Amino acid sequence: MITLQIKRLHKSFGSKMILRDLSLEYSGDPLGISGANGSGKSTLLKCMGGLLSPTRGNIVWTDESEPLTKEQLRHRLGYAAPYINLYDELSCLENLHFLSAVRNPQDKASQPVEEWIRKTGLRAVSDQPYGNLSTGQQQRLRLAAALFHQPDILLLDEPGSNLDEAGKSLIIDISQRFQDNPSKLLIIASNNPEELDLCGRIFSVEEHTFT
Ligand SMILES: Nc1ncnc2c1ncn2[C@@H]1O[C@H](COP(=O)(O)OP(=O)(O)OP(=O)(O)O)[C@@H](O)[C@H]1O
Repeated sequence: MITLQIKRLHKSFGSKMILRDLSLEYSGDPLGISGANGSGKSTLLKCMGGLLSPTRGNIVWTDESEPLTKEQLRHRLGYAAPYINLYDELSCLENLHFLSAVRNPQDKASQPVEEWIRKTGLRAVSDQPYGNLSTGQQQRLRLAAALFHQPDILLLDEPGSNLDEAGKSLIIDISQRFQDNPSKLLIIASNNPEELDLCGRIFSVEEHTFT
């Protein structure tokens, strides 16, 4: 079972403190991170995913009580967010093939990237450059890029943004898969109630409380 432990996390940008003395321990059902615009949801997710270093405090991911190293976390983590971009000039398929080549050989669980192009409904545009896709299609490819290596930990920041109904069903499907698999953990940062409804528990980044 994957567990996230955050102890006394502080995160500042210059003199601006965004996260102050935040602690939590969590494993189990998908976890939602809620909070108003600018409250620090993305900052918290970036710290969880190793994109940002805490100013103070620490974040430890464990599997069956064994702490994951940075390298293990990199291989077992998927992360999709509006600020994680792919290569504009590469096609959908080329982007995924590139990521697959960078990730292998450690990621034995990786599924063929073509399968993820199909699952995310991008077959018709698979040869189009990422930069030429619509914002919703780009979001679908970001999801495919976060998922093809079958991560045990999945961090999604506002996953439904710009997605149509079929795209939103994809998010529901993804959350269901994580819900059904106790050895995996999904965390969704969002202020969209529909997305937070997909989560078993919700952590307020403002109140530091679970509901
Ligand atoms: N690199 C940075 N440098 C300076 N300030 C930053 C940086 N990144 C984020 N911030 C500030 O931190 C605060 C929290 O931003 P963050 O993106 O984490 O909020 P959020 O809760 O995800 O917001 P939203 O709901 O609008 O996406 C904001 O005031 C933002 O301006």
